[in-house]
Amino acid sequence: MANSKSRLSALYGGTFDPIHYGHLKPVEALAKQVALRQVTIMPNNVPPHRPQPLANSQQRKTMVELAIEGNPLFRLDDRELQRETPSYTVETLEQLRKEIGAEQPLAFIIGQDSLLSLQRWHRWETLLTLCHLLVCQRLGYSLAMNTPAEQQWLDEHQTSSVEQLHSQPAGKIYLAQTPMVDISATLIRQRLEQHLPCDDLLPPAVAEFIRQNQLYC
Ligand SMILES: Nc1ncnc2c1ncn2[C@@H]1O[C@H](COP(=O)(O)OP(=O)(O)OP(=O)(O)O)[C@@H](O)[C@H]1O
Ligand SMILES: O=C(O)c1ccc[n+]([C@@H]2O[C@H](COP(=O)([O-])O)[C@@H](O)[C@H]2O)c1
Repeated sequence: MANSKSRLSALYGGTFDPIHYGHLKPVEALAKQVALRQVTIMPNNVPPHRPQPLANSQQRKTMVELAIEGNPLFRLDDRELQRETPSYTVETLEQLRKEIGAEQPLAFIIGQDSLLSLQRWHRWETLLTLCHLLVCQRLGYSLAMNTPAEQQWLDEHQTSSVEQLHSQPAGKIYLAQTPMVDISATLIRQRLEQHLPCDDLLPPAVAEFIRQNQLYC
C-alpha cells in the first residue's frame, strides 16, 4: 500500500526481462518497512554490464504495466527506454535531481546481487550523492562485500535508521529485512524455453502476455 504521508519515494531500475514476483514481493515488504510513498519502476533500454534482453523495450514496458495494474504503490517511468545510450543509473538520477531539486529524499532499490557489483557501475562514487540505496535480500548472495575496501565503504554509509532515510536527501545504504523470493528472470526464461510452467513465478497478466506473444520459447 502506498503511504501518502511519506516524503520518501524510490526508484526501482531493472531489465525486467520479464518482471516477476522476485521483483515485486520483496519491494512490497520494503515499502512497508521504510514507509515509501511510491515505488517507480524504471525499465532500462540498454542494460550496462550484462547480455541484452530478449524481449524488446515495448514488450518489457507492457509487462511492467500489466504487473502493476491496480496497485497504487507502483508507477512506471519509461525515461530510460527513450535513451539509446547505455542506461547508466547515475545519469538518470542526475536528470531526476534536476526535476525534483536537491533536498527531496530519494532512494534507489537494488537486490543484494546488485550491491555486490555496485562498485563496477559507471561513476559509482557519485550515486550516494544523488540517492539512498535500499537493498533487498536475495537468496544465494553474501551479505558481506567482496573486499575489505568495499566492506568499509558499506560500513561508512550503512544505516538502520528509517528516520534518516526520510530526513536526509541521499547518502545512506539500508539493508532491508525482505522475504527471500527465489526467482530470477533467467530461471523464467529457461523454464519457458523448456515449455515448463511459470504461473507461480509472475503475475497472471504477465504470464498471459508472454503466452500470447510467444516470448522466450
Ligand atoms: N528474487 C529477487 N530478490 C531480490 N531482488 C531481486 C530479485 N530478482 C531481481 N532482483 C533485483 O531487481 C533488480 C532488477 O533485476 P533484473 O531485472 O536484472 O532481474 P533478474 O531476475 O536478476 O534478471 P536476470 O535473471 O535476467 O539477470 C536488481 O537490482 C536485482 O538485484
Ligand atoms: O549505471 C551502471 O553502470 C549500472 C550497472 C549495472 C546495473 N545498473 C542498473 O541497475 C539496475 C538493475 O540492473 P540489472 O542489470 O540487474 O537489471 C538497472 O536499473 C540497471 O540499469 C546500472
